[in-house]
Amino acid sequence: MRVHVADHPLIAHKLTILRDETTRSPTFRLLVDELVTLLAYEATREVRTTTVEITTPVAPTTGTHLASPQPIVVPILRAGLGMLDGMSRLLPTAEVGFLGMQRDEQTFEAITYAERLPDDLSGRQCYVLDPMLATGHTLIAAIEYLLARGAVDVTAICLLAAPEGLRTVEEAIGARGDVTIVTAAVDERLNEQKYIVPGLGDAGDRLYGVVD
Ligand SMILES: O=P(O)(O)OC[C@H]1O[C@H](OP(=O)(O)OP(=O)(O)O)[C@H](O)[C@@H]1O
Ligand SMILES: O=c1cc[nH]c(=O)[nH]1
Ligand SMILES: [Mg+2]
Repeated sequence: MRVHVADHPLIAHKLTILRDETTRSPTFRLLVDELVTLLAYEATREVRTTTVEITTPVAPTTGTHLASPQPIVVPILRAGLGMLDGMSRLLPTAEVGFLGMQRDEQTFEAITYAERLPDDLSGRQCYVLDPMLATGHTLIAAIEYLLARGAVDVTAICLLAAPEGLRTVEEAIGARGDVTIVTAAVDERLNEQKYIVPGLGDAGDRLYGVVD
């Protein structure tokens, strides 16, 4: 498993405003959208391409197109949905599949409550979107789901990751799949409620409001 921490002053600036508890939902959504586009630039470095022959107004030349089949982008509901527009802007021809997952706040296990993805992901590159990698249980469940359907490589784009969660994902997935995690920062630790410290709180609530 590879972990890439995107180290860029614009990412650090936007992330700091995102973390601030006084930042309200409209600004929070805008910043998530901007951050995912910056992270996606890094995360798609190894997207599969093919060469094509085209003619410019001046001369024939060889260029690059995304290879078929196109990658699949998988936002994990609810909070990952806030990252979809920013990702789609960069990869407008990618297919989109959905995984609805919620962390049980007593056991910290991931519960899958919805899925809408092609059954056969053989040979497909998958980009999972979820802003928070805390215990790692949600991401493990998502990666296992995609690998079981034949995905060849999975790149997860997270805004924040906890060191404990990264270790847990590494232990669970190991060499079973080609997995990359791209994140804007690896924070200090998890607290007793398994929230990322310093983190940004509950990403879903900050994007969309508190639900019971
Ligand atoms: O690494 P983990 O410990 O599994 O936690 C991370 C998960 O928790 C949050 O989702 P949440 O369960 O709050 O659902 P929501 O997006 O609907 O708010 C977050 O968006 C991740 O999916
Ligand atoms: O810090 C955390 C941990 C899990 N889910 C969140 O939204 N935030
Ligand atoms: Mg939540």
